[in-house]
Amino acid sequence: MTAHHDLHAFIAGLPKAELHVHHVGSASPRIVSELAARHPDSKVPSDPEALADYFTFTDFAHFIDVYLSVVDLIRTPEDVRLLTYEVARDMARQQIRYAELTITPFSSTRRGIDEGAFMEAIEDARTAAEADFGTVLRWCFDIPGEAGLESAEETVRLATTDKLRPEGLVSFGLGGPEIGVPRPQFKPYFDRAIAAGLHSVPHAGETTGPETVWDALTDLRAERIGHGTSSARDPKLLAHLAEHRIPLEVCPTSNIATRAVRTLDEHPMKEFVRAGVVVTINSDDPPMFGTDLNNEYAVAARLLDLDERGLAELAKNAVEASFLDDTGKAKLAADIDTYTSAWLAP
Ligand SMILES: Nc1ncnc2c1ncn2[C@@H]1O[C@H](CCC(=O)c2cccc(C(=O)O)c2)[C@@H](O)[C@H]1O
Ligand SMILES: [Zn+2]
Repeated sequence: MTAHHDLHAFIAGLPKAELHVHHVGSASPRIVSELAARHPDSKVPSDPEALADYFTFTDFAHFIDVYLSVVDLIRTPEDVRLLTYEVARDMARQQIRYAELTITPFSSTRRGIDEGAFMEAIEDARTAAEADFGTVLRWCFDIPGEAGLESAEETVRLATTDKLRPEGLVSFGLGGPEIGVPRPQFKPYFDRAIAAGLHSVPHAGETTGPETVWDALTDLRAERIGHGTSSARDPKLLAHLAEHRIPLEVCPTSNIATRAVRTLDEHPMKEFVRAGVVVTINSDDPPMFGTDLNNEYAVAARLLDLDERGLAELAKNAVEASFLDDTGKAKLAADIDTYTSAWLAP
């Protein structure tokens, strides 16, 4: 057996936390087929081979188009429940013990799903998934920025209205295209979400420059940055992220698939680590990008030249950067250490 093969096996069994992964973007071919069979008028192919083709993107805008066609497959609270529960099953198979799943409730409520039934569906799936698979789910509700301030108002309302706000909700985000969608306009909505006790985790610097990351820090009071890829072009920003221990949610394969970065070898994660920035590894929209979290850790191992201990440290970065409580963090970090020591024992 080669050392390379060993590292893959190590990753597969390593207990992990995932901080940046989208709800709809996690629908595997298996789940998409099931939803497409329920709604045969959809333009999304249900055959897994045709799906691989369908999930090949010319640029970020094309990716968003395809993404929204999968959003169109989710039409009833039962679709929402199925998607969420089955995503947790796929996570558990990869030893993902904890995940903060980014959900865009606006996309579902504007398509006519009842808001209360939507919340009930995700919460029902969350508790069932924890009981059946042992994977703990938490939610990040994100504003689809390109859909305008109406979507921001709706998202913050759903996130902060007592009767609606789901128990698993921990954070508030902002996604979609960044070009032509300046971050500062979302400040009042983030202020309200933060005042209601939610953590701020916007996407920034995925498809625009480092100034967007500064905006996310200054105006949206970001505690972690989704992607933050272009931070590499601004040494002052890297120093700021390192000093204030603002983690980056790095999603390497996503950046290639959406053509935000040209090749994996040009991915700046090494610069982030060198600058002392806390790096976490994530999968973003795994089946759409032909990846999963285990593969993202394998990519990171190659680009950062990590062995088992290095990978365990990376996994613990995600635990530390998560919104788990201290007891949950300590338990998951200890599980990572126990697993790693047992693996490396002679
Ligand atoms: N890599 C990514 N980088 C950024 N975002 C990503 C990524 N992957 C997935 N997303 C998700 O895509 C959504 C975008 C949805 C959107 O733009 C839109 C625009 C107009 C109308 C509607 C609608 O629903 O009617 C939706 C984001 O909110 C985010 O959750
Ligand atoms: Zn994302």
